[in-house]
Amino acid sequence: MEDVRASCAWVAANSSHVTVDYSGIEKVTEAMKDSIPKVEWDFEGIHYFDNGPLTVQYLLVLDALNFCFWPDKDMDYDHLASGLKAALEEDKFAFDVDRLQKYTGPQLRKMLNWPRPLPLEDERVRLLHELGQELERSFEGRASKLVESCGKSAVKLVQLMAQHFPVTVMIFHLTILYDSREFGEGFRDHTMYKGHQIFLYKRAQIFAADLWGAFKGQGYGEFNDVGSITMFADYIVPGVLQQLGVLKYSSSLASTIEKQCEICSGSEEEVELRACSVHAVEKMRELLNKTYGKQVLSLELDLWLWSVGTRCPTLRHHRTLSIYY
Ligand SMILES: Nc1nc2c(c(CN[C@H]3C=C[C@H](O)[C@@H]3O)cn2[C@@H]2O[C@H](COP(=O)(O)O)[C@@H](O)[C@H]2O)c(=O)[nH]1
Repeated sequence: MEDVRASCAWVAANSSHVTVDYSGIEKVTEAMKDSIPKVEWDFEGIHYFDNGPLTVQYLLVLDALNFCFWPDKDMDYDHLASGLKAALEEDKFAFDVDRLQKYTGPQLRKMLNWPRPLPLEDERVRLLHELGQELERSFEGRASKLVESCGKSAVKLVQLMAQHFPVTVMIFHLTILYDSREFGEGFRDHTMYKGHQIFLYKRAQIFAADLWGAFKGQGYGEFNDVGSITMFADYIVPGVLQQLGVLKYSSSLASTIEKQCEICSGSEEEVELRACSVHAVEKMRELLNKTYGKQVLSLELDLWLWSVGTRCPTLRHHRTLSIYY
């Protein structure tokens, strides 16, 4: 995740539309110094948990689909988490890899008990198929095997996920030996910005954090380097950071968000919103540690900020059609 930290710091230093306001960070951390808000993982009580490998399978399916809810004003993350939980409680084979590879849009809708097409439904279906295919090919069909092969390192887990999803398929021809083809981008959440490659890895990192939270840092959730995980660059936390005065937007960006106009995936504005959020949370964490001697993880700050955002009905967030968040 050093690539995430370094590339997001580069964006913050070269940004045109979003500024990280260090005096805002000082104010927020000063207010937090005596008691850093702790938010329990699953504070909503919506996730499946049985303390075993099926929970790992559930979390991986969840995070494969954990993006872009806003196009349907009635849908949010809770529907996905609780819908998948209900599906698994009804049928414990629902996330077996052969099933994952066959789901259709209408079946996924039915599983989530959603009356109309899901936002980016085709992408969700494609990513589920990809997940099933690669789990079958490389991990004996089990997400727990993927986690076991990371040797208690969250960094390694994120690397493995970026390496394996999307699937690289070797296509054999009679005339040439083989041709290697990749489909989609899966968990490879990175982009180009002003000629630099920027890494964010939101869904892969959130999977590691979900394991850590669900298993309380034990068993499948034990990572020796959990502090390497950065915040998860989504569309809620940037809005919260802006409300707190930690991020400042240019007037044109502020008005685009206020008017709820869409922002293109990969545009300077979009990359800056995400990368400056990562950088700002890193600075908050550093300041809490250096100035006030408080040890806190970026993922803990993230969960607090995210829970604030989801409880704020007036929060205006940026709107980007994206499979990454
Ligand atoms: N930064 C950050 N972003 C997060 C989460 C989570 C859920 N984490 C769970 C893990 C344990 C907890 O108990 C949480 O339940 C979802 N998201 C993102 O939010 C957006 C959806 O928002 P809305 O449309 O309002 O539901 C979408 O981009 C989604 O990917 C998080 O923790 N941090």
